[in-house]
Amino acid sequence: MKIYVTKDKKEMNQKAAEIILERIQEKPDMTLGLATGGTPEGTYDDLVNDHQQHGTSYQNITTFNLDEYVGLPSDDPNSYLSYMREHLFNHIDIPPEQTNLPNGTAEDLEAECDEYETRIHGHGGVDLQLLGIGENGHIGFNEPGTSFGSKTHIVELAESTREANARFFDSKDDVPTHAITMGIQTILKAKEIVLMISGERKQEALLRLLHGGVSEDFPASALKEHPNLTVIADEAAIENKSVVD
Ligand SMILES: O=P(O)(O)OC[C@H]1O[C@](O)(CO)[C@@H](O)[C@@H]1O
Repeated sequence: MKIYVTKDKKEMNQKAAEIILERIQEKPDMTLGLATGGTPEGTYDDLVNDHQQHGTSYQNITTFNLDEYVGLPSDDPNSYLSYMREHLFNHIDIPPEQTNLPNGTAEDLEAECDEYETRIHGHGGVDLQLLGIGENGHIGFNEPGTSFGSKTHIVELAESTREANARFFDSKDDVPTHAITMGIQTILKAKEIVLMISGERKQEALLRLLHGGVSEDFPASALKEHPNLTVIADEAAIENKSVVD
């Protein structure tokens, strides 16, 4: 596990963007696993600025997103597809058919999960998976108690997760109760993982990730066994210096 500590969220996002751009240089047809939420927004801004200023091409890049809410029309402003269009896809030259998210309005959600999982691995898997982390240690929408062997599946969102995400909705009642998410095994199959952790609210999660055991009640602990994990944490996420020593 490599750990970078940055002075603030901006620097954390820049570091993650730097790593992604290095990988795109090395492999212009790479497959990127993408996350949503507040944490990666700055990284997507940096990738867009780099594309506009330096012309990094996404023509041969493929993306797979971690998760999508169930029941939100894809054009709903709070769908993760809308988030990705707003923060990244509409501002770079990636062909839309090379971007992939689970379809949260599929007739048969179970079949959708199986198809998404097959599509990821049929494509050759994810080269670099970008991740955030929930306060309760969830990764994607894999809540505490999710099996480390889980594949893409439907989850019922924990109340704490719905509360944390309510800030993006008009009211908490508008937050969907279920989502489709890559499973923990799906995530662990990525060749490389970059996990960003920012802010005081994530101090407990960072502490537990670095110093806690590996247990299914803390989904992010599954990452400790990954051979190529980079954690980028800003100082606000670090309770005190000893956390990262
Ligand atoms: O980056 P945020 O907004 O703190 O969200 C943390 C995590 O929670 C989720 O948004 C799921 O609720 C994940 O996609 C994200 O990595």
